[in-house]
Amino acid sequence: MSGRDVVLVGCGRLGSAILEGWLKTGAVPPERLIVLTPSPKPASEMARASGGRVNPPLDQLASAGAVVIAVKPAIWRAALAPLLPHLAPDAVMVSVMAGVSVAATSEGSGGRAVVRLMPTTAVAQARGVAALWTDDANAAAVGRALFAPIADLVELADEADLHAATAVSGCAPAFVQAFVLALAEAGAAKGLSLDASLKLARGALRSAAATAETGEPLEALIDRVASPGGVTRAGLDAMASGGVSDLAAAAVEAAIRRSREIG
Ligand SMILES: NC(=O)C1=CN([C@@H]2O[C@H](COP(=O)(O)OP(=O)(O)OC[C@H]3O[C@@H](n4cnc5c(N)ncnc54)[C@H](OP(=O)(O)O)[C@@H]3O)[C@@H](O)[C@H]2O)C=CC1
Ligand SMILES: O=C(O)[C@@H]1CCC=N1
Repeated sequence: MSGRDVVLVGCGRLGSAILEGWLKTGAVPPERLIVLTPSPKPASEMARASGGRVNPPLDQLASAGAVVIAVKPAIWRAALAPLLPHLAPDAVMVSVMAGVSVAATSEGSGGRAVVRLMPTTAVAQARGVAALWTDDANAAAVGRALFAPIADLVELADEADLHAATAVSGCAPAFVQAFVLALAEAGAAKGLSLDASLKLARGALRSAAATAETGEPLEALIDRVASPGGVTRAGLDAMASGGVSDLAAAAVEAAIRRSREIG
């Protein structure tokens, strides 16, 4: 893939985040970037200003070594169809779509090799995490080259694991943020102004993320905050008896079910 162009199909929430990450890190030099987007987006305009091509004539796709599919699972076939006649037979399809299998993606892209990734939108800050699966060694190398600079990669042993990986990575920032919002609202219900409570809760989220980045086990991090017999332990016990594990399991189960339906 070295030296070949990279096509990004879709510049929505995740496509823009990927593009921002590449521009920030230089993982894909702007002059090698081709962005296909029905409407201009801040990230696509940033790519254009840096020398990337936005919606160029489709014959420019001939030199692409990779095509990142970042559109909704419901429309990917229609989005890809007009591009296929212009792509080299060895262009690797890089799918970040939830639910859509390698076999279906390959079948819908003229039998080309496919790698699937499930990233978080923190790829924009080059601090994402992404699960990766493929059955093709060259496609794996392409997926790593594009995403290792913007995310920690977790390579899965089995494609079926991508459903659970989607729940625990792609979706999970929203699950964590929903919990933090609920904490802030609970603080406000106990007399804090909502502004103050939100600021404290967001700071707690940032603090949790910063300590988690040390790589220490989560149990050790929890123990460092929770003094025996102290205030945190009382809250953690209330969370356990309120079913926090069941709640997490329900969120993961529902996300897996939806991911399977989409596929
Ligand atoms: N959001 C997330 O956190 C994550 C998303 N994903 C996956 O990423 C994919 C995109 O999701 P998300 O970014 O949230 O969705 P968005 O709806 O935000 O983005 C999809 C984009 O596709 C564009 N689009 C529509 N038709 C075409 C076309 N023919 N050619 C090029 N672009 C087109 C739309 O353009 P326009 O805006 O101009 O209509 C839109 O901006 C999904 O498959 C999802 O499963 C995976 C992990 C995380
Ligand atoms: O909600 C979704 O369908 C996508 C997939 C993972 C995160 N966002």
